[in-house]
Amino acid sequence: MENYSNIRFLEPTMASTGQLDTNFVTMTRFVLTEQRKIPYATGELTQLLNSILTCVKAISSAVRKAGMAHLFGIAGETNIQGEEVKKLDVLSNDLFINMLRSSYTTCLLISEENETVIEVETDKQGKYIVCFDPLDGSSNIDCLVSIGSIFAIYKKVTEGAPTLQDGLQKGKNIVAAGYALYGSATMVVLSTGNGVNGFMLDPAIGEFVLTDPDMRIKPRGKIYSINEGYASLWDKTVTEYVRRKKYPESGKPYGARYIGSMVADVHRTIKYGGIFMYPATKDSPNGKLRLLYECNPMAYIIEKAGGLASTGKIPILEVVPEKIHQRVPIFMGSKEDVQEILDLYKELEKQD
Ligand SMILES: O=P(O)(O)OC[C@H]1O[C@](O)(COP(=O)(O)O)[C@@H](O)[C@@H]1O
Ligand SMILES: [Mg+2]
Ligand SMILES: [Mg+2]
Repeated sequence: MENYSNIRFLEPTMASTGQLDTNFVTMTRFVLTEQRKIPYATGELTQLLNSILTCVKAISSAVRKAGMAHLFGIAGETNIQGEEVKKLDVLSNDLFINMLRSSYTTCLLISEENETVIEVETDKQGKYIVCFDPLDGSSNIDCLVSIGSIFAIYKKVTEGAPTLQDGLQKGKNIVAAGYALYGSATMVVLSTGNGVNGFMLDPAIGEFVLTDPDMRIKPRGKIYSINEGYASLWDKTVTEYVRRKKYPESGKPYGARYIGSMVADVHRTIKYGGIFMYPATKDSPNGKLRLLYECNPMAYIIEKAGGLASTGKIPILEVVPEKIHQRVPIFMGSKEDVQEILDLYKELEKQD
């Protein structure tokens, strides 16, 4: 990694003196530097990531105004001016599709919001496939709780026109993945395979600036995160694991946190450590979260930050996708916390 130690990371433009820092690291600068290390790199990935950043900036701006839109007419309905207010998730999806299509770097797009794959027009095709959840945590929009966007980028593997096979690759083939979090600030967390880095949107200059270089997840945390409302539907391993977190034989119990936006729950897990779970339940044997555009990209980031991500049986990144909207159970976070539930699965299985 380039040595950025002489560069101030926080508040690039708004240093206490009010002076402009003239050497801050934008995400584009960072990615370009990374790309220069790869022989024969064409710059296409930088171009693709730049188009994703454009989407994120536009969504961030829409999210910040969503409270206002609410005053003038609930999203999806008609406002007092008689204009239709586009729902934030529809708007985010349109942005992703339009920006990625016109980036000349992609050939196939898979979105949570589209039933089938989207093939980019032949004259605009490039070598990348992007799987994305344009707006994650959409049930949190109206109450102004943090939401996000998630993406995973793959290279085309077949010759000629893109096929479904190009879109159904294992997570371990990911070339780059990341997420945007629209929280008290807007942040993009990205890995292009070599560590994980966080970039905060500086509204003063409209740029993503490196604020969290080389993010690492603690080996063990003190927080578990799961929707406890479904406790009666869990299997016995999850039930026993959560019981042990609440009533430990020694030491302090874990704290519980659950936002209900995967991006926000996983971001907290990366920053503070611990475990995030969305397990299988009696009525959803594969859990709720989707493999291609929720679990794989987040698992890739977690693993590149030194954590673990598993279905309970195999690593998320080893799951062979069979369909684009496939769901998988997920346990992800600090290595020791995730390993503990994986060991418990094995132990309780033996007893059966
Ligand atoms: O309400 P539940 O069942 O706990 O589900 C919460 C999960 O659902 C999701 O909101 C699904 O994402 P979408 O908003 O993209 O559909 C995740 O972000 C979150 O982890
Ligand atoms: Mg989602
Ligand atoms: Mg979504």
